[in-house]
Amino acid sequence: MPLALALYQPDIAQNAGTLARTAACFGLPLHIIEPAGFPVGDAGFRRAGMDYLDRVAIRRHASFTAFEAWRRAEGRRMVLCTTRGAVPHTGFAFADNDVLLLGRESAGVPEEVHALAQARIIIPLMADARSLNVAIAGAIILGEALRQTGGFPG
Ligand SMILES: C[S@@+](CC[C@H](N)C(=O)[O-])C[C@H]1O[C@@H](n2cnc3c(N)ncnc32)[C@H](O)[C@@H]1O
Repeated sequence: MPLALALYQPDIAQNAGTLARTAACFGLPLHIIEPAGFPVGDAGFRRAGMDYLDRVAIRRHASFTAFEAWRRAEGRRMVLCTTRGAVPHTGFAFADNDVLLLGRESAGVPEEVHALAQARIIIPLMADARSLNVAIAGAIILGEALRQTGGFPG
């Protein structure tokens, strides 16, 4: 089972489209936890995702509860990528069936999601830097996870 990417109530269609393209390039599924801040078929989402959207398995979950039901049924760990993470991403041992959960641009994830995650990882930044763009954070963490699990194509 390959790694999976998940977006918690994404606000910005272009970021979600960029991550959908990234998932397509590595043959990974993308999960979107609703409500998103943009409609299905948003022009910005399609522009950023381009024709890669035809090649990625995108699953929309109506709520976090529905996402959790899917995740538990698949037996995947929820690895939360968060600016409040305790473990640096390079010091975490990824498994090839982890789902990497990214928070929403405006507010990350709520406390209960934080508490349910099996791991909370952070990309260490300069002390005065608040956070990375969500698509950049996703790419950095996905790169490390793919490297560790031998998941890069070919
Ligand atoms: C713009 S940030 C959210 C900022 C929000 N105010 C917060 O502190 O959670 C959007 C998402 O990108 C990811 N992210 C950004 N910077 C990160 C970092 N340094 N380490 C891990 N994840 C990061 C997280 O998933 C975060 O929820």
